[in-house]
Amino acid sequence: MADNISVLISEEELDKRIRELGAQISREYEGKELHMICVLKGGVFFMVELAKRITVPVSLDFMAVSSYGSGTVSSGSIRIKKDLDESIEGKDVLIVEDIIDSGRTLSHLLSLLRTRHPASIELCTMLDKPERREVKDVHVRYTGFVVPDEFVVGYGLDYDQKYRNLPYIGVLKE
Ligand SMILES: O=P(O)(O)OC[C@H]1O[C@H](OP(=O)(O)OP(=O)(O)O)[C@H](O)[C@@H]1O
Ligand SMILES: Nc1nc2[nH]cnc2c(=O)[nH]1
Repeated sequence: MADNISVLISEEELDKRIRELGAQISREYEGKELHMICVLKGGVFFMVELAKRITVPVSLDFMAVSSYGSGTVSSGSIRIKKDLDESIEGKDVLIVEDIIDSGRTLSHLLSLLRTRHPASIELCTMLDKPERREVKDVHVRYTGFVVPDEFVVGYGLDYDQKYRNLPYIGVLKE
């Protein structure tokens, strides 16, 4: 384990919760196909593990949106760095994120993707930091864990591009 990091959510807890979410999503989308959209880069680790636990047919696409740069506080501005490869028209879409903080990223993404006429669109986030929410119109259907207002790293989440590969969620020690 990295010396400067304290564990907030262990690998075992993450694994258990992702299995539960996978089972729930599989039940709720029974008889349908699910089009999962991962928000890069942080969402990749969670999306891969979650997709493995879903039993309905799944297709995947990726989108890159920038909001933070190298700092730890939202700049409030969002830019699409990579758009989807495929149309989402008529598809049951699940947006998969690593974390919702201010909610600006997802609010912006949702309004954009709704204009493309998916059959349905829902959100799944590994972590939710509700204390920091600035945007009220983001309804999250599936949440892994609610976390306190601390800057977390690991399992896809970075600090200046580092720590994404930690298999647990941790908090940087001062
Ligand atoms: O709710 P918000 O305040 O908008 O914050 C959430 C967003 O911030 C992080 O992305 P980041 O911009 O750090 O990109 P990354 O996944 O490539 O690290 C995270 O992956 C979300 O996309
Ligand atoms: N790594 C990381 N990225 C974030 N983006 C929004 N909140 C966070 C956080 O707590 N950690």
